[in-house]
Amino acid sequence: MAQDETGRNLERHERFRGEYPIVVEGLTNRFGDQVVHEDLDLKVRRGEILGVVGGSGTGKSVLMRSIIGLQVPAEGDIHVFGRSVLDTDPEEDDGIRNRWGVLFQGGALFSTLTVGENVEVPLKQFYPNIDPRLRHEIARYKTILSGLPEEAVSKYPSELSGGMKKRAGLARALALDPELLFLDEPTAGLDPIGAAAFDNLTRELKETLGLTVFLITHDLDTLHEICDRVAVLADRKVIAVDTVPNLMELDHPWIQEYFNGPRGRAALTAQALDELRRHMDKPPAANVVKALDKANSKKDKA
Ligand SMILES: Nc1ncnc2c1ncn2[C@@H]1O[C@H](COP(=O)(O)OP(=O)(O)OP(=O)(O)O)[C@@H](O)[C@H]1O
Repeated sequence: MAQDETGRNLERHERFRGEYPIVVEGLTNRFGDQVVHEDLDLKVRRGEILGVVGGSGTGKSVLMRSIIGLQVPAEGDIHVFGRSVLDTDPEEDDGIRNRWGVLFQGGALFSTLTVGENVEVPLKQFYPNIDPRLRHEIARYKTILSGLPEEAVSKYPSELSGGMKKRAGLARALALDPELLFLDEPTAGLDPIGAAAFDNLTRELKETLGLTVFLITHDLDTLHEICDRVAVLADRKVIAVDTVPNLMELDHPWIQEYFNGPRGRAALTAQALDELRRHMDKPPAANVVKALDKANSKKDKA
């Protein structure tokens, strides 16, 4: 079972109240001679969207797979909800595994199952005795919650666009009402409008369902728009975890190139404009405009 910060087992209806639902300590992963992680530490705060970035091959997906128990590390320990994932049999321990949902790169949907049937897979696995009518109803609800039309429930993955497949994968990840959501490059391959819509959905779900989100991405807009903090993987470690503005101050060549390069600056400008538009009609912005008008009219009179 998952545990609270004092080591007490949590009942299924209880949510984790500790500060860090994910704690990675001294993680080392190797494939033959290749060392992907070495003595890597990371703590993910409850209720945050943590973006995970790093150059290609720096081990973002391997880190995620280690946390969800699909990759056994050479060294180190990983605690999820206060419990070591290395001590648990991933096939048997329901107490942790049914408290997270995963959207793998590309969606990883079963092509021979409809969207609804895909969403039902984890429900059947973890709650085999659930009434089939209730299971269909939960799958339908999760599909709609993920922003798909109701008709999508009976469609096969081959009948869906790339963006719809991602949403179907998200519906499956949400099937068990998880507290933790893992997203591996959710906006890769989406057009900018589809990517922005997916970002908004992620933010809304985090806020309404109280999720903690571990989000691997290369998408600078996503980092600026929805991530509370960002962890940077380089040199086999997490070299920094901070807000984007704070990371931009750091004097590391990859961080500077990534956030302050032309694409990073374009994303920042887009976010600033977006923010301005969002607040255009709200009091702070309106007050600034009023104050400026007042100051200008005084200047004119003088
Ligand atoms: N099962 C495996 N066997 C051997 N090597 C692996 C395995 N899984 C990952 N690797 C290697 O580990 C390194 C990190 O892979 P990973 O997929 O985590 O990178 P990433 O940071 O997610 O990259 P990208 O941004 O390109 O998706 C790569 O060099 C990869 O080839």
